[in-house]
Amino acid sequence: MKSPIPDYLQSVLEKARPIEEGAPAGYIDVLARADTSRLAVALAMVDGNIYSAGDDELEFSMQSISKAFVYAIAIEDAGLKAVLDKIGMEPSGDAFNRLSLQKDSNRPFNPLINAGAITAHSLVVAPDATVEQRTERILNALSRLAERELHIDEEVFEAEWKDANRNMGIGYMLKAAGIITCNPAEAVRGYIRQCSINVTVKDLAMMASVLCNSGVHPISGERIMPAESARQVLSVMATCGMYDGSGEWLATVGFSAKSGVSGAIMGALPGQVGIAAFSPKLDERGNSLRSVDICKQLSADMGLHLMNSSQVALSTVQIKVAKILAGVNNTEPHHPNCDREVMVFSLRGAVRFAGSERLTRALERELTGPHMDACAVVLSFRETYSLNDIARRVIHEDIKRLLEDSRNVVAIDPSDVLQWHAYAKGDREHPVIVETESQARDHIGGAGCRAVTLSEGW
Ligand SMILES: NC(=O)CC[C@H](N)C(=O)O
Repeated sequence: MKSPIPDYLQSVLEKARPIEEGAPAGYIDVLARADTSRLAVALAMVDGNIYSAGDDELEFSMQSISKAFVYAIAIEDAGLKAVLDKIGMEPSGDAFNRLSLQKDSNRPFNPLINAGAITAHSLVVAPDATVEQRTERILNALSRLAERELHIDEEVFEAEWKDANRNMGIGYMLKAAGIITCNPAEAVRGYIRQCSINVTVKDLAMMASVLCNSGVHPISGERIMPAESARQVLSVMATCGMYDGSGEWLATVGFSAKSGVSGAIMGALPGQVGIAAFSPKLDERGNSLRSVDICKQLSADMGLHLMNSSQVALSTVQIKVAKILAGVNNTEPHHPNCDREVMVFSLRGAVRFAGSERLTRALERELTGPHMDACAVVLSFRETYSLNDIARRVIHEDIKRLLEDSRNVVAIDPSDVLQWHAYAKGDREHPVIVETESQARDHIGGAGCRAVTLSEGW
């Protein structure tokens, strides 16, 4: 079978192609001369699979998209606290190249406008590092993300550097405010070099997928940045990544994104997919019109809005009531009066707080109400893909309370998602942990017993 996804991406491009408004960035002459017919899109899944369409081999400079990753590098090199002391996390509501600082703290509003990005750049390696050291550090880190050696487009760099008055103005403002301590012209030169690193849409989608995969590279399996840094970057991208269009972007498109004046947009939907789109013509805010349209289409067609409520929590708990037929094994006759009721609670999927709360509520409801006299409580984690920390804590507490109530608790946990013994070492009481349903039945009813379910099969 041929996957429909590349065909779908091609149709997305064809819908965006007729958009002819806007103009390429005028203030960097190489970008001003860009071929405006160019158009590309790529998706990188968090398991490393990449789809792309259009001019997917075309290289362009990252421009402001580099800011997102250099922020992560600054956090690694200087520490989150030092970075937050110098750079805020609030949307500025202003153009990206505005000479602006927050009133109370004198910090740039966020790391994704130029003032914050130049500051983040100055924190890479060490405050006294040279432009060359910082550039090398950034190129190496970005190359690891892209899984290939990236290069600076010297022509783009020269074009921006020869007329960098506004960014120089920002650099001197930062120096005067005590935010950067190095030579402002050097910080700006390094920042412009970082903006001139060339990538393709496939590179960008893959780089975004690392952020979506909480900092672990989907292909190499290497941890590129701590999960906290990936979350920090995605958060500021969500609130500040599209400059003064960020609020509308989050409400309409709904995934974290960062745009650059070369015409690219990098998007990221945590846990799912990294996205990149490219076409050079920009709106007045500096966002590519066709790339915006591509992201809007992808979000609407594929349900990529971060704020879409997932239905997962609703279907996580399944409750079954089973009867253990007492005395039924190969030899003994059945004694109906001795049949015992067992409550089986199965938990499905990747369970987080909401799923564990549903289990807790179901346990409380069933065991204080209609099935109060159940002789055993079976918790089945056979179809549980994972428990996050909070879900595990809640369920451990549920089990402790069931044991305190003198309940017979059996957990079917073949892949050890509960990690009972790792977490409950000091406890006096433990549930019986088994791997299969028949082991659970044998434990409750005696070897060879049978169970009939009053609800669905067990
Ligand atoms: N929005 C952008 O992509 C801006 C990056 C560009 N290098 C600048 O500083 O002006």
